[in-house]
Amino acid sequence: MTESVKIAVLGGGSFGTAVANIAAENGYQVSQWMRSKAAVQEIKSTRLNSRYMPGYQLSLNLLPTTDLAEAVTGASIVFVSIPSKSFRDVVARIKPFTNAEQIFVSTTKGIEGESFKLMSEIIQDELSTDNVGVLSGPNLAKEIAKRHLTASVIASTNDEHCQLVQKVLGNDYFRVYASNDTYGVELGGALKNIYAIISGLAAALGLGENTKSMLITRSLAEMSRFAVQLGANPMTFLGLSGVGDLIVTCMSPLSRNYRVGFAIGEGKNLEQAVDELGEVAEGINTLKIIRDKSIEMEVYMPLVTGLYKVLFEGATVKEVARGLMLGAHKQDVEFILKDGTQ
Ligand SMILES: NC(=O)C1=CN([C@@H]2O[C@H](COP(=O)(O)OP(=O)(O)OC[C@H]3O[C@@H](n4cnc5c(N)ncnc54)[C@H](OP(=O)(O)O)[C@@H]3O)[C@@H](O)[C@H]2O)C=CC1
Ligand SMILES: O=C(CO)COP(=O)(O)O
Repeated sequence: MTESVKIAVLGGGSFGTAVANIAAENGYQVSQWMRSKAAVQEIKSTRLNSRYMPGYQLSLNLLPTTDLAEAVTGASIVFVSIPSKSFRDVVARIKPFTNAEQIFVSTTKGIEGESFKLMSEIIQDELSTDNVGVLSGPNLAKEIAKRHLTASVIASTNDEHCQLVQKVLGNDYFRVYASNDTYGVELGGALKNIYAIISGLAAALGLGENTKSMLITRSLAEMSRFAVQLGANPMTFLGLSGVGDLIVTCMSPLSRNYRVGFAIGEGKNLEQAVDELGEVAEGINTLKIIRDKSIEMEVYMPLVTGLYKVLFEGATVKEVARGLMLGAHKQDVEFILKDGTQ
């Protein structure tokens, strides 16, 4: 066992399990909290989490539990991998078991609707702590399970906290970079899910590689433009948690958001597409939130607006695509300008 550092992971889904197992394989004692007793039992007896990560053999250092107090008490780092809709609820419940030295790291790529808060801000609200970080990047859980070489970003304003997370998670297949732009890293992770839905839709419609490339590049322009208006550093969007995550999520059928878009492109309605998935696709909720926010902030986001029209207002992809292609002529790379309106 590596030192006596204890790690906690909240969430028994795909990414929570991937993060928990990386740290466990690195020799740390990892307490993974999940609400399903059956899943805890399965991991204890077979070392598998077959619903979310079939075939992924889990380290003996990973200790699953349904007891929040047991998971959180005494952990040096608490990773939170709970979908955004339930994130605040779960974080509020751990408060009695926390202490002032603990570091809390969100891995969740979503936004809270009514408050427009990111998950690290929810942790700050609920736990009254500044020991907060964000882990984000091109990190498909099922590829991590196969030990495909992967890189991620730990973002925090505290360099020592970044270094600790780099040490706990870094190994020969998982490399962790550090960033001080917590807001930009976290916002990028949430925004790219919207564009993955669009890319999945385009793929199902048989659109070509030129189209995919145009969509990804214009998505990067759009998400950077929005984030800069909110105070994020545009350079962050050229890193792993920005363009890196955008590329993987827009290109891979392993992405749940891409799969939702693909199913819609095949003619299914949104409800069918989400039901079939059986896992979280944060992009649907994020789309509604960002569409409203872009109107409020008067930020030009034609891809967000177009997808919203297709999913919620009955527009056809053809109509929306025609509008995008025939819009006023624009400059190419002015997307990071604060007043850019392309
Ligand atoms: N999967 C991936 O490749 C990556 C995912 N992420 C992000 O990580 C976050 C979590 O995703 P992921 O693990 O993949 O999601 P999954 O859909 O795979 O799993 C969600 C997990 O959260 C649990 N959960 C949901 N609601 C609650 C609740 N109210 N209380 C307790 N547990 C709850 C589920 O439990 P139950 O099974 O009991 O319903 C399940 O264990 C998302 O924001 C995602 O964007 C980030 C990087 C990569
Ligand atoms: O964030 C991810 C990869 O970095 C996973 O994306 P999905 O939630 O679309 O599966």
